[in-house]
Parts: sequence; C-alpha cells; structure tokens
Amino acid sequence: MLLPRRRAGSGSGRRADSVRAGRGRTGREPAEPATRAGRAAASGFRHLDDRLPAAAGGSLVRKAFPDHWSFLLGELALYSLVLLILTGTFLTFFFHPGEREIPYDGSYLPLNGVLVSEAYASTLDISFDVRGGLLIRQVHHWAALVFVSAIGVHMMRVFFTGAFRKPREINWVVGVTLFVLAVAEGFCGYSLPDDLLSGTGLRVVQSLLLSIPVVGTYLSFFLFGGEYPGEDIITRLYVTHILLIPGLLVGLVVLHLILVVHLKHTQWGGPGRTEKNVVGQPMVPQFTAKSAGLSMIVFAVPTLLGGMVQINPVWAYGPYRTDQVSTGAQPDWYVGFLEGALRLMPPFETQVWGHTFMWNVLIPTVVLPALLFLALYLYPFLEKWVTGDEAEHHLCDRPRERPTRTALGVAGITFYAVLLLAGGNDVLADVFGVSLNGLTWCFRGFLVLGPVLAFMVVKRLCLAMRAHDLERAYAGEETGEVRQGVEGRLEETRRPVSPQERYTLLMRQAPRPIEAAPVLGDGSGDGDGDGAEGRTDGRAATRTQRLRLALSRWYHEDRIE
Ligand code: HEM
Ligand code: HEM
Repeated sequence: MLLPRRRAGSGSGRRADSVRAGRGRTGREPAEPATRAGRAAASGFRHLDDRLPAAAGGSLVRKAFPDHWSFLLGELALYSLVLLILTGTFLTFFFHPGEREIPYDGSYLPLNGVLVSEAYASTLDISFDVRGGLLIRQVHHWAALVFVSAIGVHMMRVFFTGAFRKPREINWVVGVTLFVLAVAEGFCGYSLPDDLLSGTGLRVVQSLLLSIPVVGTYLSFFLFGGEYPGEDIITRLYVTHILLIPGLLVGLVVLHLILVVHLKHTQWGGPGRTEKNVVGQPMVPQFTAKSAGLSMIVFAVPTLLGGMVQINPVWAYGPYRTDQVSTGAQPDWYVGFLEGALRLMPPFETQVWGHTFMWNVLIPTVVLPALLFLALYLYPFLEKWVTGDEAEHHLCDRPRERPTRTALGVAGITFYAVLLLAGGNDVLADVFGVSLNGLTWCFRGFLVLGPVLAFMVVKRLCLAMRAHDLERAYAGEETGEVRQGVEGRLEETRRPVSPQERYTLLMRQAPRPIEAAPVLGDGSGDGDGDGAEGRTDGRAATRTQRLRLALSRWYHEDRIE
C-alpha cells in the first residue's frame, strides 16, 4: 500500500513521500525491517534523525528513493569521486610536483641515468618502487574515467527525462559546474606526471592561451611562470588538482545533494505516482543496502581494472621534452572532443596591425567549448522560454514524449561524438589504412550533417513510438496470431494491455505551442502582465515575441495527441 507522508518545509512543500517497504505492497503501514540488525539500524537512524535539522517535519530514515536503476547513476558518480579522493590521497604521499631535473636512479632500468623532472621521477617511483603504488595509480586513473563517464550518463538521464525543469533548474546549473570541474580536474591530473604525453597536452594549452587576443601572451607567461615550459606549471597544477578543484567539487556535491533531498527526486509516472508524492523504497534499510552494494561495485571494478589492465604507462612514453611529440598521442576521452575540434578546424589566421589572430586555435579550443557549456547551462531556461511551461514537474518525461528535446539531445551527442572520433583521426587512418586528409574531410562533413540527420531520424522515431504507444493503449497489443473468420476473412488479434500499463501510457500531458494571444495580448497596453498589453492585429508585438512563437511552434510541431 502506498502511504503518503507529508514533509513540511521540504521541496515545494506540497510533495509527500510514499514509502514502499520492499517491493511488495502489504496493505499495511510501511513494514519495519524484518531482521534484528535491520531494526536496530533503523532505530539508530531514527534517533539521529530526530536530532538533525534535516528531520524537521519528517523523517530522513523514511525518505523515499525511487527504485528505478537510472536514479543510481548520480550515486555512481558520487562513489567514484570518493574512490578518487581515497586513491588520490595515497598518491600525494609519494608524488613530488617539482620540475627540477634530476638523473633517474630507480628500478626501471631503461631510463637509468636519464635526466628527468622530479615529478616524472616520483611517478616512476610510485609505479615501480612504492609497494602497491602502481595499483593505486592505475585505480586512480580508471576511477577518473569512470567518474567522468558516470557524470556524463547521469547528465543525459536528467536531460532526457526533463528532470532539469522547475524547480530543479538551479541543481542543473550546479551539475553543469560539477561537469566542467571534473573535466578540468582530470586534465590537471594527467598532466602531473610530466611525461611526453601529458607535456604534449600542456603544449596545446599554451597554444590555446596564446591564441586569446591581446592578453594571450601575458596569460601564458603568468600560468607557466615565464617562457614555455617554465618551471611552475606542474606545482600549480598540483595545487589545483589536490586542493582547489577537489574542494570546489566536494562543496558543490554537498550543495547538489542537499538540493536533491530538499526538492526530492523526480520519479517515473505510473499508477499511484503523481506530481504530489514520491513513491519508492525507504532510506533504511532498502535504499541504504542497495546503495552500499553499488558503492562496493564502484570500488571493485576500477580496482580490478587497475590490477589487470594497464593504463597510462608513462615509462613507455618517456619524460617530456619540448622538441618531441609521440605518435598516436591521445588524451583521456573527456578531453578528446577538443583535440578533435582542433584537428578539424581549417587553418584560418588573420593579421591585424602586425598581430596574428589564430582562429584555427581560438575557435576550437576557446569559443567552441565556451558555447557548448553555455548551451548546457542555459538549456532549462531556454526550453522554459520556448514552451512557456512555468509549472513544477516531478514526474519524469519518457524521452519519446518530448520528441524535439530528445532529438536535440541526440543531435548534441552526435556532434560531440564526431569531434571525439576526429580527435583520434590519425589512429583511425592508421588502423583502417585510409587517407588522413580524406578522413578529416569526411569528419568535417559529418560534423555539419550528422547532427541534422540525427535530429530528423530521432524525432521521427519518437513520434512513431508515441503513436505505437497510443495504438497499444486504445486498440490493445498485437498477439501475433491471425484468425480466419467463418466467412474466410483473415484478421489479426489483439489483447488489451493491463490497466496499469494503460494508465502509464495515457497519463501524459499533451503540451501545445504558445498561443499568440497570451504573448500578444489584447492591445490594452496596461502592462499589468495579464497578457493584455500586446497588439490586436494578430501579429506579435516585438521581434523577440515573434521569434518565441516561431520557436514554440517548431518545438511542438508534429506532436501526437
Ligand atoms: C576528483 C576527481 C579526480 C580526477 C578526475 C583525477 C584524475 C587524475 C588523473 C587522470 C591522474 C593521472 C594518473 C596517472 O598518472 O595515470 C591523476 C593523478 C594524480 N592525482 Fe588525481 N584525480 C582526481 C582527484 C584527486 C584527488 C582528490 C587527489 C588528492 C587528494 C588526487 C591526487 C593525484 C595525484 C597526487 C596524482 C599524480 C600521481 C600520478 O600520476 O602518479 N587526485 N589524477
Ligand atoms: C560530481 C558529479 C555529480 C554527482 C556526484 C551527482 C550526484 C547526484 C545524485 C546522487 C543525485 C540523486 C540520484 C539521481 O537522480 O541520480 C543527483 C540528482 C540530480 N543531478 Fe546530479 N550529480 C553530479 C553531476 C550532475 C550533473 C553534471 C548534472 C547536470 C548537468 C546533474 C543534475 C542533477 C539533477 C537535475 C538531479 C535531480 C534529478 C531528479 O530529482 O530526478 N548532476 N545527482
């Protein structure tokens, strides 16, 4: 039985937690945990709960967590962050960020006597001379890949289900900031060992800085502590990597989670699940047990990978030297899209008053990422503006129900994927034995056409799936059997879908484009915000309003009602 529990002062103040104990519906109060240990844990939490501010008006112990797997993606990111902090702390005991050159005298014989930076030497020491060092280094690197991937997938879940809509726009903004910080943290991290691969990445950063008009040279001198490569960059990246960004990340994650608890989770629609309640398993013991299990998997998988699959063998790349670049150099995947943008950009430069504007570096590495992240930051607000949807939403959209949003999302992912693949164009050309220039031109074409094609295909697919849903709801689902009547006619048979499924298929809203009237008003010009201050001649009053109407029509066109 679903038992609504109202939580004063939390979220919109109107949503109630409906806690379902276990998966069964018992028709009674939410069941107490069956085992003695479970009951003891629950009672301990309740004691804490009564004494913490979070308990005001309700119980954290009985907070409902939706039990769909997609709500565990955020936790995947959370636990990989914990693993990164633990393994990173271990690494700080042995890593020396210095750039002074010393002759290497550790266990890796091929480099014995070679002049290398202290940072590089200490990374080799961690790998070959510190007990368990290589394992922890590799676990740290694998965990970083899992972390950024988890954030990416979590962000897609939030995007495609519309969980960024009112009242969660601020949490979306916090989330995008977490994403930017995670990418920056990863970049700083893999630049620390000062090997040939990471040095090549830093060289790209220097070009990026130099391409910024007017202040570029100063920025480069400031960051690198003088003429490239300078003597300060590794120390600065180190402080940023182990103190500054982790501090910001942890602070923002705490804020992010406070907002999740305060606003409560969204949930998938279905019988008994409304905009006014949250149905799910209680925090203790079901959710805690599930989450603890997930945390162990998150700790185990990178540890297994770290123990068995080699990653970033810096001894094979050699120490960084400004006059060398290794072939096939690839950054970690999350930075690959910038590399791809750099490789696809045609070589444009402009000379103005003796100064060179390097568009070929400025556009792909500064303008493009700035626009991409700006689009991510603004999306919830832009969608609200275009749809005129000011309502609070706590039920997840099924992606097919918002064909334009889903198609836009897939178009964005296609754009990103093309850039990522282009970042490895040399490796692809080598593996498939094709011309590098030919491949680059193909990628350029696909960068423009791919997102458009993806948009069109995905929108049609969403509409088709939605039409199919409605057909199932009204006409029933196909049984796969064909019957022949007495008069010889063949007809397919259908059976009605279950009432629960029918409810889920039909409970959707049918959003419509903004009507001209509220935007245009009745011409009263009283400016009282009641939609009655526009014109009466059927034309939008301003260019912005006309744009908004046009975008709204485009957003909602071809809908299935
Ligand atoms: C939160 C996200 C983090 C990410 C994405 C991240 C990522 C990375 C990456 C990719 C490396 C290069 C590893 C390698 O050499 O193969 C690295 C190195 C390092 N990280 Fe992190 N890291 C994170 C957090 C931390 C934290 C919190 C600390 C310290 C408390 C830390 C300390 C270190 C140290 C000392 C190194 C250099 C050691 C080495 O490369 O062998 N990291 N990090
Ligand atoms: C360090 C990175 C992050 C961590 C640790 C994290 C963690 C979480 C957790 C544990 C939840 C609740 C469970 C769930 O819905 O999955 C959540 C919800 C949420 N996250 Fe994140 N997140 C991170 C990054 C992001 C990013 C990059 C975005 C979007 C750009 C985002 C937006 C949201 C939103 C809007 C919710 C509320 C969703 C809902 O109520 O359904 N988060 N996050």
